[in-house]
Amino acid sequence: MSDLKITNLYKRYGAVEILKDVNLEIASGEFIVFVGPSGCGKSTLLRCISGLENISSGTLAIDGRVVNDVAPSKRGIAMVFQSYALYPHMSVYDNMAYALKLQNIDKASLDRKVREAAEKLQLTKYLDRLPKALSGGQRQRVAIGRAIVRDPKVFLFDEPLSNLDAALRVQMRMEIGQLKEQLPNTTMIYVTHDQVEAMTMADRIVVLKDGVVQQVGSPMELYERPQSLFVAGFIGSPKMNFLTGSYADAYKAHTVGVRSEHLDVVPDGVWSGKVIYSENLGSDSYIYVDIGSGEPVVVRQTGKASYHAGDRLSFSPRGNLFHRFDQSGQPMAH
Ligand SMILES: Nc1ncnc2c1ncn2[C@@H]1O[C@H](COP(=O)(O)OP(=O)(O)OP(=O)(O)O)[C@@H](O)[C@H]1O
Repeated sequence: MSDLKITNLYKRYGAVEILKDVNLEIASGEFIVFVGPSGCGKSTLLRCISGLENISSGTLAIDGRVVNDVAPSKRGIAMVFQSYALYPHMSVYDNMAYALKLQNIDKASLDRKVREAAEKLQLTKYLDRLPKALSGGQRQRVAIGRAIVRDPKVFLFDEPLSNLDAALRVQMRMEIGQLKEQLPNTTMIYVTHDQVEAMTMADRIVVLKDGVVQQVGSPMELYERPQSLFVAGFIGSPKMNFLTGSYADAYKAHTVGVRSEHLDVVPDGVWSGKVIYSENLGSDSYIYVDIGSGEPVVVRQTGKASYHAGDRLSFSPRGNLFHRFDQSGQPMAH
């Protein structure tokens, strides 16, 4: 059981500020996801937590103890990287046992720990293989196994799935979800730029932009109550539609945001335009409508698209399922 407290954390490289006044409390056993666009500082924040990077100012406390000057290996943290970083000449078993061997742990306990972890990760039948004889997903599981055997208090993942193909990503997402259930006391921090991973795995999401925390909340809080235009546009796929100028007049807002799934095609809708493109995804479809406001508005339809390029369409937000933002991108009350 381990909680983390980050207070007024700054990270600078020379004169460049990468992380700016980060404040965050992470409870024991929580699964936290850091998301944000490329270069926003997610990995840097994770590396500061791990100790691989030093903190320029501010503090990081684990279980109430400030660990700024504690070596990475003494923080009770294990990290899993995007590149699996396995030892190529060692078997799966030896890869997983390596850190324990360095700890002079007795042979029977070492064997038990490795086998337990292998069982959890469905790797038992591969224990004698070399990494090169494994699939990408299996290698990633070994990398996770290597971290599990050390009984870390905090588990850090840096984009662990980004080298895997789409199907495997979905499977590994589920497996990491199961791992979280199996290790309810282990605090997990996971970095991704994939907001689907963030939405599906996190207890709470931390959204970063330019080294500044934008919002922290449960996936549904961020989805339903984004505190800025940036978070509204970042969370959710496809991206939230934003309408400004005369298109937002009916709502007395600078910008109106509506998700594609909250737009209903109706005879006399608030907005109307010409369909420029429709995409069939099987379970639903996305209709791209040019209403003359710049970017096309995306309307989701359940099932197969029944509107096609050239059709005229008018639509409105469903009930109060829209967001109003003022000129500075801050949300306005309904
Ligand atoms: N050693 C370094 N020296 C100088 N700048 C660095 C260093 N490491 C990272 N940066 C810069 O810090 C910023 C944040 O990098 P970081 O890797 O944390 O971003 P990220 O959010 O994880 O991005 P991505 O999703 O692309 O991995 C980037 O602008 C990067 O160029």
